[in-house]
Amino acid sequence: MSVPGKTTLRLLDKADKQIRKLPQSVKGALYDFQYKFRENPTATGLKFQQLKGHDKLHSARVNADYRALLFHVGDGDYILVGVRKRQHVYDNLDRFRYEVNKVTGALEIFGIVESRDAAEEAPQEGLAKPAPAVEATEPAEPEVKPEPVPEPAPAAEAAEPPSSHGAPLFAAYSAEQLRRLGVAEGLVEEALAVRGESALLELVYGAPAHTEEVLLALADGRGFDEVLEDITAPVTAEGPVDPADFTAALARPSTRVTTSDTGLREVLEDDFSAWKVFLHPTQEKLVRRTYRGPARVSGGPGTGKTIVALHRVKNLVENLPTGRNKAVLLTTYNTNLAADLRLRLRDLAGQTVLDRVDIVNIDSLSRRIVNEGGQGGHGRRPISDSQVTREWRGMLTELGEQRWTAEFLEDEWNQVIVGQGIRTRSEYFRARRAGRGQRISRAQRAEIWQLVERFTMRLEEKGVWTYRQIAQAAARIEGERAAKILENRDREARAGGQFLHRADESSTRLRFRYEHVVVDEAQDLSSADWTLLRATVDQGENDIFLVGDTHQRIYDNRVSLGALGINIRGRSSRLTLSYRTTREILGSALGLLGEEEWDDLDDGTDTLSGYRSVLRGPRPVFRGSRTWAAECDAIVAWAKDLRDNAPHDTAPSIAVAAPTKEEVDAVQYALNRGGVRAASLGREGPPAGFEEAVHVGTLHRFKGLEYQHVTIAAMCEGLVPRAGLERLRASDPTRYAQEVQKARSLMFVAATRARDSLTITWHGDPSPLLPEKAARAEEAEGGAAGPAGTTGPEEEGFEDNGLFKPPNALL
Ligand SMILES: Nc1ncnc2c1ncn2[C@@H]1O[C@H](COP(=O)(O)OP(=O)(O)OP(=O)(O)O)[C@@H](O)[C@H]1O
Repeated sequence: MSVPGKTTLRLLDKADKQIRKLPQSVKGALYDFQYKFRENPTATGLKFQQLKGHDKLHSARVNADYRALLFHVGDGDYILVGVRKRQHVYDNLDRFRYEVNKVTGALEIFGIVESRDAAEEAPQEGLAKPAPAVEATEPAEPEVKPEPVPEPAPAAEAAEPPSSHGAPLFAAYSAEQLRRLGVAEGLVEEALAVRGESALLELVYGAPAHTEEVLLALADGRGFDEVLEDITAPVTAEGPVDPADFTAALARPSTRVTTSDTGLREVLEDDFSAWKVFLHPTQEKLVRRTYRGPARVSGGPGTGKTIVALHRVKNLVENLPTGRNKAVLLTTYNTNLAADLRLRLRDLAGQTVLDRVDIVNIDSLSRRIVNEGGQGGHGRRPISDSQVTREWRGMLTELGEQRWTAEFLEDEWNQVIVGQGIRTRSEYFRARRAGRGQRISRAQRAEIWQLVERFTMRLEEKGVWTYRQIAQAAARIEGERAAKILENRDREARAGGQFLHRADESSTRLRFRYEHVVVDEAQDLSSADWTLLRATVDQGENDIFLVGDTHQRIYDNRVSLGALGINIRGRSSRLTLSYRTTREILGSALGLLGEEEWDDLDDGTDTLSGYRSVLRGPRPVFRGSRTWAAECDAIVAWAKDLRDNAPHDTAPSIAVAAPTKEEVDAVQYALNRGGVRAASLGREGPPAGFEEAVHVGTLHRFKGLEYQHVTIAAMCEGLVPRAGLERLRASDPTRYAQEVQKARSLMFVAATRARDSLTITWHGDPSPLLPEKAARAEEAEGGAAGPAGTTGPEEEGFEDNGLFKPPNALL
């Protein structure tokens, strides 16, 4: 790990929050300090010294008032574990511990981060005491360990919160069980004695991250076996653990320190850089692993799938042979998400890495390939999905065709015919229709084929084509190219010599377009898209890496990757720790998914089991109003309140999601009229200049975004799901079920955009997709869901009181 003669300085993850809160001037001094320290830790100005009574702990001078606390791992390796005021360097060091965790093998340093309350009181910028003008006036370094500050006397009985009474929280567990789960040895006894929520939160605040995850999961009611499997097993050390070998421990991904020596600098430069420098061990493994073929990472919202994809791209590029071509494709569904990926990758890896990556959304890639191949549809213009539906309806009306609905035919065409690249009637007769519900006979297939042919001719005559047709054309072009490459390779193997590669007309050597393909939001790509991607990269090591979550599928693309030549069997992993939402929001959002079953992109099922968060916040609010006008008023009041009460004049990020454009326009109008600056979210995000306004958009628009506060409005019966779907219930139950599932996914996506607070509102009767308990409890609170004319405060809501938390939650 350490290079002889070189000093490395990493940052302990738990010290990160404290450092971000330091006054700007101290951060500046720390910035200079880390350079100087790496250069020469013993330079006199740094006053580097071992703390009395602590073999591994040292202090060094950051500026006149502040000292860095440094843990010496061994050789030239150091970890910055805290920054303290000079006179407080020794405070509470009796709680300081370090150990190599016997289960995870991680080097864990804890008890050094000040308590939550102390951290909250950290000096704010501008309040810091000015540094003394003359260095020489600085008092001497603390030479001797001061007397330990006596523990504060326990608060009087009456002042204790009621939750701290009763049995210890983890009374049901033995010390041995906590150890097996990987709770830090030095905290096992303390954990077993802990009573009440605030004491637990205090304990986990400064605890190693793994101990925090385990204890909060147990407190959430997850069983021992579940925690062992979901939280501990993925980070368990692969080989034997030597508790005395700190250097080996530092090299393990389970040790939560900045992944690179420059991570500390990034934290100081950018307050939002945690995702760049602290990967969770399970994320880290996925970034570095070598796969023998296509691999898939799933996981609930906010678990860092995109972050893993970005780090993986960086890692793949860093392992490429030198060159100038764009050897890695990073693709996703939307244009705005592709633009966001570009910004983040540049931020993470810099321009040199970016230069080797083609970042483009999947539709643009198809169009590019089709244009390159000279098959640009002969000037045909792409049309949107809603235009396609209108075209189907128009054609069926003109034909007086009533045997099939426009929706069914459009879906059959998209999913089965275009999706599988079917080009002839006989191919269609043999086509696989898994998951399509309604069975159809051979005679019916013949009817459908005829209608589809008519429809494609109609589009051609109008000079338009759909994005799926473009994807299909691109997949064909790329497929032919791949076949040629393989054929050449085969001939070369038989005949020997490389010249055969040059057998095509252009005499340029034919290659696969990319070395590696990385896909974000994989759940929304169509079969044609996957066929195209398969053909852009050779089969082999690290060829395709995809991340996605089928619970968030909001377009109608259902695929079976195996059938499309992308075999992910045995190479699937799941992320389960949310970095975005609080556990309260997460619990309610899961309640929105109902009891549905979700696929895994490959004929199997996926679950969100183990999905969790260690972040906490207010419980989501569910609120009914009697009228739409009253609901809009309540939304305006909510937004004003958040804006007026934002700390330190910051503009909180606020968003309102609603089912259709009509409600979006109404909410935006109400906000603007109420004096709240609001803008609607377009395909490319908010309009320029409105980044800090309240963003209002249809549920679809929220994919991939993130806000502090979110309201999901108009969650009413008849709107969610659309009343028009009712007729499918009897005529096409499979499709009906798929549409309901999509409506749930849309709500789920919107709910999980919220970082800090979530509100769900409706007027009249609530959507039947809202958990029944929410609506019932709201009625009991005197809200508006009762019979018309009921008196009661319209804007009043209720807090879900943990309705959707696991039934055995201890807190
Ligand atoms: N290791 C990490 N350390 C700190 N923050 C992280 C980490 N991983 C992810 N995050 C943060 O969590 C948030 C969600 O990450 P990301 O967008 O990658 O999740 P996702 O799984 O792709 O979410 P979604 O499925 O909702 O699109 C982001 O703000 C990201 O910066």
